[in-house]
Amino acid sequence: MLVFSSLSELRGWRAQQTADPVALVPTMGNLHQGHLQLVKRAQQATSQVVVSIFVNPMQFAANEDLDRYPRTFAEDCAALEALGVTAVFAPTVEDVYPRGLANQTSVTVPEISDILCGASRPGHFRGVATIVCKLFNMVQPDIAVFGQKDYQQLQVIRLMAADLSMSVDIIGEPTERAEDGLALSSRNGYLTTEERAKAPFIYQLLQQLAEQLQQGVAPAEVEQRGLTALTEQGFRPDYLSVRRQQDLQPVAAADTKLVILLAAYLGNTRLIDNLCMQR
Ligand SMILES: Nc1ncnc2c1ncn2[C@@H]1O[C@H](COP(=O)(O)OP(=O)(O)OP(=O)(O)O)[C@@H](O)[C@H]1O
Ligand SMILES: CC(C)(CO)[C@@H](O)C(=O)[O-]
Ligand code: BAL
Repeated sequence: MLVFSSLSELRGWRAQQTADPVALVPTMGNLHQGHLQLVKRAQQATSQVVVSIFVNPMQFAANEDLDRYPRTFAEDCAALEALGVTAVFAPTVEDVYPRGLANQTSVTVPEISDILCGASRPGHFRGVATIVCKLFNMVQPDIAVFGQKDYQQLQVIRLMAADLSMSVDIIGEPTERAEDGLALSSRNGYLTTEERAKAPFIYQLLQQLAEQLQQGVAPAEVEQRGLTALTEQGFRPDYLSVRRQQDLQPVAAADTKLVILLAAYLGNTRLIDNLCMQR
């Protein structure tokens, strides 16, 4: 497995890849089975798979967990090597943002970036869109794979790619879950034993709410019930919302493809999850 820690090394390799398509799986490291599932999906599409590992400071607000975000580079490389990944790209912050962040040119995907997670994490999706755009420019992938666990992020990236006429095929992979239903996430590692035991309630709730939507309960009522249930179970909900899958706008009567999205704190840890359903 090749390991590139600078852009020039990556570019030298990329220039030689003219035969097979190149797939990119962007990550922030601390890899779990969810990430590895994305890698396997990429490997189904092509033999040339690059995994990027970069904890992107531009998508973290000042009060967030940039400094304590788990960094496990050696273990990540071992897991990727075992899967037969072609290359890891792990640039430094200086390589990615040589002029610093204050005057960085950025990519904003309007409207969708300001709702749901974007409302409570101002600037987050500008940071995500900018780094993903930069990674696309650096790696020049034909295919890029992202997880549906970060559903809003996936839609932001799809819109960015379409709006800016990027020639990258964006693939969304279903959420990988622990046996008890909790969506795998690097931030699950922040949970205490007690919190970890409570966390699977999120997915149970999403399933119950999807059933209620199917039975004809109105989205606003479902949202209210969900928020109440989360609070009763000791979570601090940030939002719980029923939206249309395509653009995450509020549900109109004719919409059939819906997604229930939520973010909630358990202690100090902010967890997100979602469930797509058809009514
Ligand atoms: N459980 C999962 N199933 C499928 N894809 C996932 C899962 N968790 C993360 N991903 C995807 O992996 C990619 C990299 O995500 P990231 O490195 O932020 O991992 P994470 O576990 O989501 O971390 P965090 O706790 O910061 O949200 C993203 O496309 C994300 O959607
Ligand atoms: C897509 C991403 C790697 C961009 O930093 C990040 O937001 C993530 O890990 O989901
Ligand atoms: N998995 C999304 C990246 C973030 O929360 O910053």
